[in-house]
Amino acid sequence: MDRTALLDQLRARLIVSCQAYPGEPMRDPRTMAQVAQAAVAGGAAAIRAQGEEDVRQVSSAVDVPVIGLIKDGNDGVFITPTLEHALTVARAGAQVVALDGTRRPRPDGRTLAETIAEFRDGSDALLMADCGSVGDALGAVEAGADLIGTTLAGYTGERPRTDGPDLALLEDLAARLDVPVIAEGRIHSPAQAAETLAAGAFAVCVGTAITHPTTITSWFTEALAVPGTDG
Ligand SMILES: CC(=O)N[C@H](C=O)[C@@H](O)[C@H](O)[C@H](O)COP(=O)(O)O
Repeated sequence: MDRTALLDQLRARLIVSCQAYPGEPMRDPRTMAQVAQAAVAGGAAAIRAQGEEDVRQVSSAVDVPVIGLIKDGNDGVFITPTLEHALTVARAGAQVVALDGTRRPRPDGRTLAETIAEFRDGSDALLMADCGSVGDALGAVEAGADLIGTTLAGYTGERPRTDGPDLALLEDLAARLDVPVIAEGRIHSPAQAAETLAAGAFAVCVGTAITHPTTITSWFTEALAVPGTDG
């Protein structure tokens, strides 16, 4: 699929991130592929999936574009941190590879620009730079990213961790950038998803609020907890 066709499929649409974390009951590529199918049945225009085997199985299970990533660790640069990870994700079938788009040093010593340039030699997949600030996004556009995500806003120390999506960042990015900006991170309701489009997002990616039952359940149990008791 070429870049224009892929972007046309995503414009103003919902991307659903299907991820289970290490040690969790749903941490199984087959399960994630089924969750992805269920999301597509509900209208998801693309799926975001984590892990080489998840990307492979989700790509075979759905007929919408897959945004793939590999998480390595859980702090610092951990979202598709190296060129090798990015190429692995592309080979597993992702049409878009999401990678860390911050200005922090990367574990393989390459800059983001070097990573993107070398990736282009080995793959036609698009690259989504997961950013945490305006500075990251400007750097990622300069480095050649096809898409910018607000994925890391609130997780790198440069932006506050807002309760909902970081709408101020989105508005700023939408006003400054020609590259499509995907709203991602802490979008917990349909109304918030719509707000991100109004703030200038090109498309919206929702994970936890659709595909992470443990967290969703905890929202309910916490709302039911009676103050001053332990239940
Ligand atoms: C910061 C980080 O590690 N974000 C990850 C990136 O792939 C995922 O854990 C998130 O679930 C995803 O970004 C979607 O966000 P939310 O689950 O808030 O809708």
